[in-house]
Amino acid sequence: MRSLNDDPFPSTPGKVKIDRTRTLTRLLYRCLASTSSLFLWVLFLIALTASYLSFHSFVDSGSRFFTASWGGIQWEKQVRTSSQIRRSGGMSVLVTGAAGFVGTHVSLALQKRGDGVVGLDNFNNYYDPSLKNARKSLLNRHGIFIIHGDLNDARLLSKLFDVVAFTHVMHLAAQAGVRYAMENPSSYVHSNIAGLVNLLEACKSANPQPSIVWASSSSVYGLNEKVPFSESDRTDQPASLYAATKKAGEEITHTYNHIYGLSITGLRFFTVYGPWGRPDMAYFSFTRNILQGKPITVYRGKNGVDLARDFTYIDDIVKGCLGSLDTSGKSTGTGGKKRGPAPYRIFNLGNTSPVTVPILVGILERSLKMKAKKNFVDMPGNGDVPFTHANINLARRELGYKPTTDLQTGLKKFVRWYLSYYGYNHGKTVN
Ligand SMILES: O=C(O)[C@H]1O[C@H](OP(=O)(O)OP(=O)(O)OC[C@H]2O[C@@H](n3ccc(=O)[nH]c3=O)[C@H](O)[C@@H]2O)[C@H](O)[C@@H](O)[C@H]1O
Repeated sequence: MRSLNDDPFPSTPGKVKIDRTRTLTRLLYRCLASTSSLFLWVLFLIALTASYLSFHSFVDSGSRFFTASWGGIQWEKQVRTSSQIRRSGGMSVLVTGAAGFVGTHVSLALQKRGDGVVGLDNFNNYYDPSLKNARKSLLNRHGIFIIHGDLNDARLLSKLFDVVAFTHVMHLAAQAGVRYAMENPSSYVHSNIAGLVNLLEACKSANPQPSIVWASSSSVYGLNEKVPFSESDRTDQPASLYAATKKAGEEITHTYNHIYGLSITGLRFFTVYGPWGRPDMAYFSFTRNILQGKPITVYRGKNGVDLARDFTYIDDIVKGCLGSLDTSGKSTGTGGKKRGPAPYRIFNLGNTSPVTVPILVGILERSLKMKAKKNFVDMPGNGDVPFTHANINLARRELGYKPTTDLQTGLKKFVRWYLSYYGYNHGKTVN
């Protein structure tokens, strides 16, 4: 018996007599059979495509849950709780760079006086992330929630402003360090330019718009030689890419103030130091090396002149930051549109008494009761400036800023913290 699949046609046409009716029926039958199998195939393919697309969209929409630690009901609850204001007339502040040196201290001070604080930090590995994690644990212990995320994540920022009507943003997240800019220039563009613009975009669209206080830098004075440095001095001669990105930040924030009515305060920090500080900075790395018996490199300027910095203690900087938040005035825009002029301010936050690097080393030697092995070398042309010196009259007048900690007192506090955190034998090889 021939099966339905048997070919009714001979390979050589004309050799058999064709039963036309039967053949036509068979043809029709076969046609129907192949159409239905084709139909089944099409159905199968549609189902396959649909399931692929829905899986893809699930992975895509859920990707932030796989790759980032934000989102979800529990997360929103933590953000809201952390942002709650606990004093009358208080503020709810988004602190970027909250696991950084200045960010940690400012967050704690805000929380202590009853303001709501939510932290954001990308925990990058510019320096030992374990120090950032330790700072985070400290903040968590004080009830401050820290989000692990990047300034460049527009969806995260927009979500944050949906969840909380922040009154203020304290923007401290940045790629810091003057000399590292030659090694990794794009990280400065990523954080200090692109990240800043992304944050400002989120702030401009937020309703209500927050007031913004952010960290500029003394480095914007660059090759300026007029001392002490005043806010009105020229800042168009940066000596490093770091300085150039901070200067660009001042121009960019001005634009957002002008177009969208965002209240902006830029703070030019002068070489901030203290407990929980940054391991890449000289006072920190010198301490580590002295304790480990390793040599330190001390740069010298032209003709062997000592370099000097207006080193500023962290507690004084924190007071300047809080004073800036308290006096920032409101942003005026809504729905991304300016409704009137908003404050645009820039302040020096320094100590007004520069100290040379060899004197800094001497103070550390006395605090640690150990001698440093010093190598003096000419300052390499890598972005350093010979000295900094702040005129703080404006901050004193407008913010009530008044630094009270001299370098000797501040370094003693730093050394005490360093020894309690790392111990005396930190990094020493035990024989
Ligand atoms: O105010 C700022 O806006 C900047 O301050 C800080 O920069 P700086 O003032 O350059 O601090 P820091 O590196 O501690 O060097 C201090 C001194 O030690 C000298 N120095 C440094 C390293 C070394 O190995 N040897 C040395 O002599 C060095 O030549 C200098 O004279 C921040 O890092 C920066 O992020 C930014 O915030």
